Amino acid sequence: MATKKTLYEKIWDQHVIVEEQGKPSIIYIDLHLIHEVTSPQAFEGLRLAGRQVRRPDLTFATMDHNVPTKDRFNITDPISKQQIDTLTTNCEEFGVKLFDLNSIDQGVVHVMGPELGLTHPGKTIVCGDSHTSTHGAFGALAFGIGTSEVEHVLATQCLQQSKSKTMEVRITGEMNPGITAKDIILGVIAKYGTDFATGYVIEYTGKAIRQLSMEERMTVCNMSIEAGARAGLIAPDEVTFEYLRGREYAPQGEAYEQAVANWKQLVTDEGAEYDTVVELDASTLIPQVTWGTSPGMGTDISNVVPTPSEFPTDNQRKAAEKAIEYMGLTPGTPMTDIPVDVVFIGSCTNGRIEDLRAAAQIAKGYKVSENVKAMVVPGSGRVKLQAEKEGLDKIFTEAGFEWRDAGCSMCLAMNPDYLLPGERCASTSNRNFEGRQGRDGRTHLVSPAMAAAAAIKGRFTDVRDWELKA
Ligand SMILES: CC(C)[C@H](C(=O)O)[C@@H](O)C(=O)O
Ligand code: SF4
Repeated sequence: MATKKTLYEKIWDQHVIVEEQGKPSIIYIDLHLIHEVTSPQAFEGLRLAGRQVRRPDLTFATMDHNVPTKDRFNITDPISKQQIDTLTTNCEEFGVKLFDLNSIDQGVVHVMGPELGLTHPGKTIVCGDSHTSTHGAFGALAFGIGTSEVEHVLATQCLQQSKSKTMEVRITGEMNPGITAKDIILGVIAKYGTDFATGYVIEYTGKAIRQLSMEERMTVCNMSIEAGARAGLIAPDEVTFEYLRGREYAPQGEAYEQAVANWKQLVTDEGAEYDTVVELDASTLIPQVTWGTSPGMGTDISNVVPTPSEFPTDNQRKAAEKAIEYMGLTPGTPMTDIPVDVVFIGSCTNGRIEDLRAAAQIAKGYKVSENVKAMVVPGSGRVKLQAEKEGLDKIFTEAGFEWRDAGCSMCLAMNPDYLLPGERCASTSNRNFEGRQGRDGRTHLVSPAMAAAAAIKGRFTDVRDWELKA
């Protein structure tokens, strides 16, 4: 009988070109996504070596990090402008398809790829960006690479890579109303820490995962990297196949049916063993909010800011003390008493249409607190268009949210959207490190519904108690 394999091992085996004991392997890359921040030196390297892009047909580019989301063609920062212009020139020169600021498909690279149907089960996908793990939601082996690796993939369509260990993150039970995919992943990281998956590729399994939509699965896989994992995977199923059906770059007609038949093989075999297994019961989850400066420093909305002395290890006590000081919080304060100045709804974690629908549902008929500056930034031009078709933009603007263009925006302070020193933000993004959203800015990670509710109340609030207006 054939050996039983995990999903990761199956994809790995299908892509290994050279495998030698004690050395990294060489694997084939099916899809290479590119953005303006990590590609300029890679293209420059090709140019200096007189090389071409090996497979321009497997390479797709967009601009996201530096794009202003208000007045997008007016890029005043010289470095941002240079990165954007350089990407345009490089894509022209090397024949790479670019979704630029004139394209409806421009957007955060990890929103764009799946939306266009470029992301398929079983593919190996790389991008010079850590949140490439997002694409694992389709059962693709997707991970971030560095700029020199971007150059290597451009030149050869291959990558040196060591095989990872496998970890099953089993999400049992069912989520209660008001709980979202963001709460699952924040809950996992709060429980197990930001490095429990270092050296592993995670496969998320269990009933709660099976019940998620594709967009929710992307939210979970997106933050795998915040648990230290190389990548996160979810085995494809009918939800995946339905999502991909008819998308521009998905196989069409007969080829689609054939692809689905192949994709159905992409599951972990019954009896295959993971190197490690961890579990979380989704039915125990409560809306999550981070209080500190790492995604693992999170807690239930019904809880209080922790007291550092209560942490078990010296390192944790010190880290908590430092984080609480940076965040300007006081131990014992109920999370629902923390006021916010800014609300950011967007990013590759939560900038898709379902996220905007969830936020709009909360915001409908309410007004943003007068002390809060709130913005909604669609993950892509297509998300924006769809939201406008559904009238979500009206709900947001009537409530007092700003309605922006697609880009990374306030997820990271690389464009005109950033926090001022001391400002406190409820953010649907994935990182809350010191200075992440602006120097001395304070970030609390939450779900889109929780962010919208915070915008209206002017402080964190439990969405489970929210009164929806028709
Ligand atoms: C700028 C880019 C390289 C970076 C990443 O790799 O993740 C960014 O997207 C981020 O989220 O911090
Ligand atoms: S939205 Fe944020 S996390 Fe995602 S790619 Fe952009 S900067 Fe990185």
